[in-house]
Amino acid sequence: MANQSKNVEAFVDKIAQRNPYETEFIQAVREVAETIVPFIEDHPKYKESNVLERICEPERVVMFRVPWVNDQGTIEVNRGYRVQMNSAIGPYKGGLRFHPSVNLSILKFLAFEQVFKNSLTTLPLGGGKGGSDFNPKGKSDGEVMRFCQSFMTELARHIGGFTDIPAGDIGVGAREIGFMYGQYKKIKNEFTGVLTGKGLQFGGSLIRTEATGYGVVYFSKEMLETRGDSLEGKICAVSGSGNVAQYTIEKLIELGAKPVTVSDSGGCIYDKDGIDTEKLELIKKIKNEQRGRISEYADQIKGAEFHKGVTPWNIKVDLAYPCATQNELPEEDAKTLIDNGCMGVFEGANMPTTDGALHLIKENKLLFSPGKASNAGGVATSGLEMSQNSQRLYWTRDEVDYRLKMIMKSIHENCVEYGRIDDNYIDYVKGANIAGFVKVADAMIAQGVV
Ligand SMILES: NC(=O)C1=CN([C@@H]2O[C@H](COP(=O)(O)OP(=O)(O)OC[C@H]3O[C@@H](n4cnc5c(N)ncnc54)[C@H](OP(=O)(O)O)[C@@H]3O)[C@@H](O)[C@H]2O)C=CC1
Ligand SMILES: O=C(O)CCC(=O)C(=O)O
Repeated sequence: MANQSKNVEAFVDKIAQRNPYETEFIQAVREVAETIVPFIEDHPKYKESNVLERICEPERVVMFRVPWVNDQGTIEVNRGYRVQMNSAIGPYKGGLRFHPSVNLSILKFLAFEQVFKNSLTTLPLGGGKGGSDFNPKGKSDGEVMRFCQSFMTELARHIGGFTDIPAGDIGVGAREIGFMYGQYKKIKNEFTGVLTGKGLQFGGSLIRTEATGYGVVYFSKEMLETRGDSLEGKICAVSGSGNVAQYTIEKLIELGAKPVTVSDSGGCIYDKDGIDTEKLELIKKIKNEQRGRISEYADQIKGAEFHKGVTPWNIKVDLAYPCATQNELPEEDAKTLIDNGCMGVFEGANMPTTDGALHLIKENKLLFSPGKASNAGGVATSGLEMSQNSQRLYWTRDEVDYRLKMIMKSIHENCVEYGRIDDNYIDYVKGANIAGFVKVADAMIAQGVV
């Protein structure tokens, strides 16, 4: 045991030395190393091929200038990135994030997670991630369009339907994907499925918008069933109020649970009566159409409270779904959730749980799913969008939803296979890491030292 943790520390130290100051990336590597380093010790072929260290180094990182003109006629400059992390099992695939906090460390952690996640989907997808420190908040549609066009003017050189297929993430939704697709098409003079999350009129797939949130709930349902339990009547805390949060709430309502919170970077809404379908429509209107603040919900819904500057984790709930951003659930909040009798934490966001919180949750044997497993429904449905584009076909809503459900079920089975500790506990972090790793590592070994 002591030897194992020494090996983990030695591995993480090496990566940290090569990537100084990349806090989030090192956090993501550590989380993987804690389960993969001991696994490698028992499987020498992975050690001899030094495959984990190779997976930690991006195949390529592109950084570029994104100049654009604001509504006042002033020229602004942002920085654009694409991290092409791993293409062993398929073309690079992963979202683009537009948020002022974006930096190389954040995009490398996201790209690294994406490699394991995409492997878990059962589809032939490599891993990548990109974005910019551009802040779409408060910008006009014209400004967002000019930014997206400038961003794509450079990005177009590095992507392609068989090379790298970006999609949305924080700050990148249907509007931004539309603008970027238009620019790509203009530059390349071709109509290809080079982005996913496209509008339904130009190659998008039904259910892609809903897929990440729906998938998280399908996955949590599978997990509850391992304990003979269900979602029926469960009080749920959901954080965020963007794409993932909205469709997590939608599916929770449909399956009989009672979501009572939503949030944004301004604070948290607590609606003790529960968020129903009608109230969810209001959230969608505030966030997707008016691009407003979640505090406006409390102005319109009787009995709902807005708590400025706080997260939803101090509310007494049965289940927690962090769906906003990385490290939004720290150790002290995990303790509050546990003290309040919470039974499970299911990550909708990427790495929303800090390292300390994760260990506490596992020690207390709560159900816990890492984002790379439970939020994989989004990228999986992007994979289904790519399949439809290649076939020049559109599948029905039911067909895509059925495939999504089957994929989430299969990811769950894989996590159980590699993560079962004993009759009473499944470590889904271990399960997801090993299942994701084995497929990529075997492909890399078969392809030689590349
Ligand atoms: N979209 C997808 O298909 C997938 C997304 N994910 C992950 O899910 C998470 C949410 O993404 P998505 O819903 O698409 O993004 P959106 O941009 O649609 O929504 C993001 C939400 O998170 C909130 N948020 C962002 N930063 C913070 C912060 N520092 N503190 C509190 N709240 C914050 C935003 O609030 P505000 O409006 O105030 O900024 C907003 O409510 C991300 O971690 C993303 O990587 C994972 C898999 C697929
Ligand atoms: O749909 C995709 O390609 C990417 C989704 C994504 O960025 C993610 O899974 O974090």
